[in-house]
Amino acid sequence: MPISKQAVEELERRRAAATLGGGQKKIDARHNKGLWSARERLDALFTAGTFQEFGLHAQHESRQFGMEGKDLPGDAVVTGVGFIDNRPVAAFSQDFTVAGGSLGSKHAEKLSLVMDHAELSGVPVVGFNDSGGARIQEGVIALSGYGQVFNRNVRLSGVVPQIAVIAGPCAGGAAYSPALMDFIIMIRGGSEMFICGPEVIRGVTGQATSKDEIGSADVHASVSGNIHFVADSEQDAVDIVRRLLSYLPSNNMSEPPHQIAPEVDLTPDPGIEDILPESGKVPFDVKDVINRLVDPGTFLEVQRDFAKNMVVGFGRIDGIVVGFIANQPKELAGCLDIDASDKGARFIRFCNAFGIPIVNLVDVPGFLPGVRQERGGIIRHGAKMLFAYGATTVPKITIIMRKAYGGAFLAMCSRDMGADIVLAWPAAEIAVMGAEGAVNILYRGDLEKADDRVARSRELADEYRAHFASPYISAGKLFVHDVIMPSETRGRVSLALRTLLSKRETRPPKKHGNIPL
Ligand SMILES: CC(C)(COP(=O)(O)OP(=O)(O)OC[C@H]1O[C@@H](n2cnc3c(N)ncnc32)[C@H](O)[C@@H]1OP(=O)(O)O)[C@@H](O)C(=O)NCCC(=O)NCCSC(=O)CC(=O)O
Repeated sequence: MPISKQAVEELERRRAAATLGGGQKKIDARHNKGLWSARERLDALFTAGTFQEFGLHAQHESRQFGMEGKDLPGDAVVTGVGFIDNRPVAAFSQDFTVAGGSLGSKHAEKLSLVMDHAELSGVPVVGFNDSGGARIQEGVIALSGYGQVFNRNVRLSGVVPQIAVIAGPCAGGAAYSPALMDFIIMIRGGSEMFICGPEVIRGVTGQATSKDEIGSADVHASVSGNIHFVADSEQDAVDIVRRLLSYLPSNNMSEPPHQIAPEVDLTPDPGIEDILPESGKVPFDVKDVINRLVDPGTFLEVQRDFAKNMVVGFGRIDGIVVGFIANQPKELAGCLDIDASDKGARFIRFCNAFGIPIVNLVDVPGFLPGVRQERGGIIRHGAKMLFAYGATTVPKITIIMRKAYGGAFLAMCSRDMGADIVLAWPAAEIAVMGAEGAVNILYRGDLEKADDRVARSRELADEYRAHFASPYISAGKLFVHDVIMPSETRGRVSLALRTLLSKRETRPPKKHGNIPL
């Protein structure tokens, strides 16, 4: 039976009305502020025509506080599944033009529905957050909605990648859904995220502050470490999501999207040696090293502005997706501190959850000394790095570039902590501590008696380096698989990755370990 003209018109009318959300006027007002609508965000994210919407006609059931008869199209959120680069991805986009994107019971149900779909079909979730929080008129029902969403965020963690974009207000309890996801991208200028706003802070503590001071993209990127990327615009945020997804498998049972080059390119790259200063004490930028190891332009740094002494990010080597964990000699001499340990450990665990091999670049003089570090719990935080590596079963390749001292070296994945292959450069110093520190302890008496203390100290330090810190000592004891020229590194890592992609490692069954938090 043909569909009646009336039925067709009704469908078209309902679709058109629901698709406009809070109406053209409100959308225009957003455009005037440089903000996109919820649907424009999804249009930019997905390949045109591939987005299947779930719940376009959803309506709230609230009957109190004047809500009876109020039309809230889609209950303030657009949800569904579409394709990005030929891969399915589930998404939601909160619609600020409808009741400020606030979360009511149907809104939460829509989020739950799309997340359940993502879990069952093993596809990543991307969520645009732009909301005034729990819908005040729905009270505890809205609160329960958050509970349903948080619970699913946790359930999906380690099963499918979850990416949050903060594209507007995201305050109070609402901030905890993104916080439970894997990566957070915040749009500079157009977004804010905090638990208690300035008014509440002033009321409770008397402290005067501003939204910018506690909740801007830049503060979260560089001070709190809550987020992973800052986007300069709506388009930039979408581009970051798409780029990030290009390194990630759809779920924990799929391989990462490697595009393995058929031939290993073993051509040496002498340019990498030019990066290294002659003196081991002069800093260099480890990102210059990473950029020479990866296929050109493929390094995507994560948390660039937080704990800069640790560099983490994704890249491709001969098309193979890898995660880099690198000490940064030009920040705090590459020491591990509380923030760097938190940042590194979380990234290691993400890579492990999704089968992404890890390349560690080591130049670490130790844990950062200091009262703030000790009282702040560097023991607990540094232990996260050890725990993360020790529990990780993906392929791990460690390159010792220069210093690899003491416990900090173990926390950067020594052979004993689970590295499958350890390669050292000729200038590597692998030791229980630095040479100068060691001779001060071992030869205190000798140095006190010396006519030229500085010269004697240097002589003893050179001797210590040659006898205890040389990479050949560690290579002789099999702590290092091979000593290689820096120029050979890319080819050797590519070879190592190819031999390790089939790695399978099982552990004794347990509910889960107890990582120090
Ligand atoms: C998000 C805002 C900063 C945005 O300010 P703007 O000036 O841009 O916009 P606005 O105030 O005109 O809001 C746009 C429309 O959204 C509605 N609106 C906003 N937030 C709402 C909410 N939480 N529940 C119901 N409606 C809400 C407004 O009434 C308005 O409706 P109309 O268009 O009809 O006039 C502000 O709206 C705000 O402070 N909202 C309340 C935030 C909040 O306290 N949330 C906590 C809820 S409790 C919670 O979430 C639990 C927890 O924190 O743990």
